[in-house]
Amino acid sequence: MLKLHDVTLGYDRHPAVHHIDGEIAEGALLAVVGPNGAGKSTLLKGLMGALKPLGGRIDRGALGRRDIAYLPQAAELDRSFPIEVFDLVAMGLWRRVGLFGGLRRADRERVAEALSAVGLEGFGRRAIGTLSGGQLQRALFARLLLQDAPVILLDEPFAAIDARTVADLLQIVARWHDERRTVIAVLHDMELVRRAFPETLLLARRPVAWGPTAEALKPERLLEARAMPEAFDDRAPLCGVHAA
Ligand SMILES: Nc1ncnc2c1ncn2[C@@H]1O[C@H](COP(=O)(O)OP(=O)(O)OP(=O)(O)O)[C@@H](O)[C@H]1O
Repeated sequence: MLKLHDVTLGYDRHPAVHHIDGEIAEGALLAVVGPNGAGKSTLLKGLMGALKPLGGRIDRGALGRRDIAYLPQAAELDRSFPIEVFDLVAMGLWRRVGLFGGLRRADRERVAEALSAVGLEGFGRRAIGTLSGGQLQRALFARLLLQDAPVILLDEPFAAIDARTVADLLQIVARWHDERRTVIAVLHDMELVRRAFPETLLLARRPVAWGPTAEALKPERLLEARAMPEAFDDRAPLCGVHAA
């Protein structure tokens, strides 16, 4: 469903991650793991179309931009923005309602149901800036529920979230998987990946392993990934294969 043909992604023409070749099948539940700076977030941005490949090609088949829902890293969100939880979650409906369309009663009910599904009943009128980190993450999952997208990209969805919230949100991920949605999540907790994600892509500026999780996370593979050079060198030469 999502096909990557020798994809290179980066910034200012410098590759951050390259030579990604492979397919993500419809209904896949894929973890993307690797050291800091490995290119995991960059890959998600490429998949959703926010970053154009420097080289290679991403084939999204019949998927349009609106078919791909995206949960950014918590740090990328402006929590000082004066918006209430209800309205944040209702934004998940924009695919159908349109940005300036009014919400009908049925829409309001759907927002309330989504809030209830993530355990946030009664939080609708709270400003997002007053939520705890875990509560905000629940609200963002409620928004994803309403987006109803066939492909869902999650960038570190469980970072700094307590065990109970992780368990609740993982249930939602499992439900999406049962519904044959494609879920791709950047994660750092290897235990959680082994437990809940059948497939893993181990990245270290390039794919080190991609396949069944037990295979991809073998100790020798993890060691290989750890050996990745840490610094992103702005003066590094352009990738040999794709330098134009
Ligand atoms: N907007 C940007 N402009 C320039 N370089 C960037 C930009 N965003 C990321 N990079 C660089 O690209 C490389 C890959 O970054 P990316 O955020 O994809 O890594 P990551 O694997 O998600 O890391 P982490 O686990 O720390 O979140 C890093 O060296 C980073 O400094």
